[in-house]
Amino acid sequence: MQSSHLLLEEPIRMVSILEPSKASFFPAMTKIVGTLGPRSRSVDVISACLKAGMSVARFDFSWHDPEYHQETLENLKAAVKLTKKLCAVMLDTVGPELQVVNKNEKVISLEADATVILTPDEGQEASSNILPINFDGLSKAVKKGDTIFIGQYLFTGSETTSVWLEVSEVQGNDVVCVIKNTATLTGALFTLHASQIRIVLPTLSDKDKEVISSWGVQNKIDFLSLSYTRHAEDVRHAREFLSKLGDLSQTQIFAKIENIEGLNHFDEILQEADGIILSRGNLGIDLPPEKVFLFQKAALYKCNMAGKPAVVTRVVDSMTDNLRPTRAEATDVANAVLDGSDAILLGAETLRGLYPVETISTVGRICAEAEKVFNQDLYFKKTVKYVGEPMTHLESIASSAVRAAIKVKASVIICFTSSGRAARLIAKYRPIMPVLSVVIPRLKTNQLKWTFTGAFEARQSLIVRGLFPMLADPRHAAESTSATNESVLKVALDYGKASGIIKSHDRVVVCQKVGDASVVKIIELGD
Ligand SMILES: Nc1ncnc2c1ncn2[C@@H]1O[C@H](COP(=O)(O)OP(=O)(O)O)[C@@H](O)[C@H]1O
Ligand SMILES: C=C(OP(=O)(O)O)C(=O)O
Ligand SMILES: [K+]
Ligand SMILES: [Mg+2]
Repeated sequence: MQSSHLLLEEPIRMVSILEPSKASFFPAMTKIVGTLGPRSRSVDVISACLKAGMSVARFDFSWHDPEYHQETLENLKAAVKLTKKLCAVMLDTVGPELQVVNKNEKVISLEADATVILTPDEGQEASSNILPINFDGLSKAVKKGDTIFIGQYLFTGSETTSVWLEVSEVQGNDVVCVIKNTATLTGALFTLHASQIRIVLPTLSDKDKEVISSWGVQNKIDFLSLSYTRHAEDVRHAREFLSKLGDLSQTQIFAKIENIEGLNHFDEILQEADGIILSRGNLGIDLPPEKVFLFQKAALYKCNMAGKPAVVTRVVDSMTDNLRPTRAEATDVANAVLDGSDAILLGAETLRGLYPVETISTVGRICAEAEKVFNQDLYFKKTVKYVGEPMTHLESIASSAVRAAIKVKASVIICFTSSGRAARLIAKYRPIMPVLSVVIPRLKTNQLKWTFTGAFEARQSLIVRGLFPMLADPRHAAESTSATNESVLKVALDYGKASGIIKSHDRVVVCQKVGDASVVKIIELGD
């Protein structure tokens, strides 16, 4: 794809760093999840977000009501039609999130060394002296000396917009705290974080269940972002819940790791989940700062080796109010890509930030640059070694397809799939060229009616690094002959050509089944 491949492990000529990068059709192989909200809900803005590279829209139910999100989603659908860019839908649960409720949105000034009471009595009005919270178990969970952190959704930890409290006394259901820093809280909702305590609340709250079975079912959500996943059991429970909701049995579950309890059970959670969200906002508060990078690297490695998509959050907070990220943030985005993340999740930046579209394109450009210096060769060897022998047939085919594509400098890999499994396995080996995953619909029945599969599988690849889905015409159903396969391949090639990723005389690697055999074909195109 790129002519001069730079590797960080080799000396780089400094001037080459400044060479402009070639424009490519795909903004980046790394995917961008955008949280939609007040600043990103018109058809115009969403269309611009899609064009800038957002491929998954996150609807965070910690904010607003289902009607509000439905309006936004209708606009997203219109934008998808308009731009012809696919976009998957992610429902993010509230989960066991502790919140300070400030119904009247009064500005709350908190002075260092003064005291403030946290009370479960939600009837009270929030003020400098008393903060009502949505949880009546706090007084039982904390003890004198514990620290509590309160900030607006997507707080930065900035000294003036978030506040540290120290528990000085428990009085019945109330918790009396000493304020550690002077701060001014503005807005309707603040997250409350008590370090390293166990919150006895279910991971899927009743409100979450209600929203999933109504809004989720109505909109056939592609992903459930399971906030505060703490145990593998949380994922199993959510899966069981989804399995009874018709189409949602196909919804993928992304476990959000946002506290130490989730970190401790990471391995088991990864086994159960379809993907992981490294929720660095909350986890970053629970962890000592010097440990955050290590969690990120260790977790991404495990996700990569398991072949499950990993999403990194909270990369460019400062872009909520600024057109340019800080140098630390810009470097952080690139490092997330080098560490192996599949996608970057934007929260406040797109939800209530001033520059949602610019944020997406800036992050996309940084990702694309980092991908160019990603040491694919080293990564490939590491992955093959980790998988060991004997490999499953499909994994062997997938890794061979990636190797062949690199050896012959193919411009794209085309992978036929129905379940999405083969395409995901190819992506696991992190090819440097895009993978066109041609999803062939399968006819299925639930006793009542016959329908085609494929739509979920196609959209779910929109969160996997390097995968670009194309849903084949249902007339090319999976139980097809090699003749129809040839015609689907032609459609895929035409699509690649029309979109500019395939040119005349390019080589293309194709992964498909011929008869009973899975094969890797290398084809060279004519004019
Ligand atoms: N409809 C199809 N036509 C041709 N080859 C296919 C088709 N579906 C899957 N394959 C190929 O079959 C192999 C198994 O892939 P996998 O994704 O596990 O298939 P499925 O989705 O049918 O379970 C891969 O080599 C894949 O490229
Ligand atoms: C994305 C995060 O969580 P939230 O759902 O609160 O935005 C986070 O904690 O990084
Ligand atoms: K949430
Ligand atoms: Mg969070």
